[in-house]
Amino acid sequence: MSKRIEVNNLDVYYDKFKAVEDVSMIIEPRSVTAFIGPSGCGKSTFLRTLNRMHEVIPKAWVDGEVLLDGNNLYGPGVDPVLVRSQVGMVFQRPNPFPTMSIRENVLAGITLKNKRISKSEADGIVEKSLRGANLWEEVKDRLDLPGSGLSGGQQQRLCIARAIAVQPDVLLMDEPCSALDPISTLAIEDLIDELKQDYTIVIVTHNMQQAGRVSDKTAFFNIAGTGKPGKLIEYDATKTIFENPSEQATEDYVSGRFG
Ligand SMILES: Nc1ncnc2c1ncn2[C@@H]1O[C@H](COP(=O)(O)OP(=O)(O)OP(=O)(O)O)[C@@H](O)[C@H]1O
Repeated sequence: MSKRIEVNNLDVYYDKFKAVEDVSMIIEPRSVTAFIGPSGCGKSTFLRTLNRMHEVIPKAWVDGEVLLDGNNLYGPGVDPVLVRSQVGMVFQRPNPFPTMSIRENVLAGITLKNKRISKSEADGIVEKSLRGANLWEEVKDRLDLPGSGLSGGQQQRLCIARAIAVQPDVLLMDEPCSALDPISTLAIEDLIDELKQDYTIVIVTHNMQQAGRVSDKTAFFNIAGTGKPGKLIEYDATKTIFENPSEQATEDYVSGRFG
């Protein structure tokens, strides 16, 4: 549970287009790291390379290394499906499987892996995951109703429950609150704060107040112009990035002067 991520000289391409250039960074376990930067600078692209999710996009490829507790995710013979169960992902729009019940949604990652489990084991996983996602009390009496019947914020917490049910080491979140109202957003932010006891968390956010509230460290990415690759400009403690950054571009961005 909760592993260290080390990225060494990572470039990300869509066919011949280099979208992200030469990123190196270390993300410590049991911490929250926020990725911020203007639209198109490659935050989501880079995030997806941390669990090989970019490989579902035709012609997307990487050059470089991503190590999880020292093991290269891109090493020969490493199974991307296994990588994605160690490094879970929560997306911008809550995406519970619409035809599945709340219970089936939580168990979806486990049943996809063809893992046979007993009814009582499944019940335990469902309760533990929903409790972990702060959703249990709200849904415990309707586990067999469709997940799509929940509110947006509840659906996002259901997706978090689904992600943690497979006991990952890392949770990647790509703008997990952008489709949510302020109350649901705060519920997810509180949850992120609790989850960091057990997981390494990386979150892409456009909301600087959110980065300030939830993250221990912040990475600022930027792009020099259209067609140019995104780059990691500065990576430091969140307080330093917001109050005393080293780079002028970071200061301009966090103070709202561009982006
Ligand atoms: N599937 C794709 N195929 C080709 N190019 C892509 C694809 N997805 C993203 N890109 C390009 O890669 C670059 C980085 O995009 P990305 O979505 O990672 O940026 P971002 O910083 O997450 O932006 P935003 O904040 O708007 O979500 C952009 O030039 C984008 O057009």
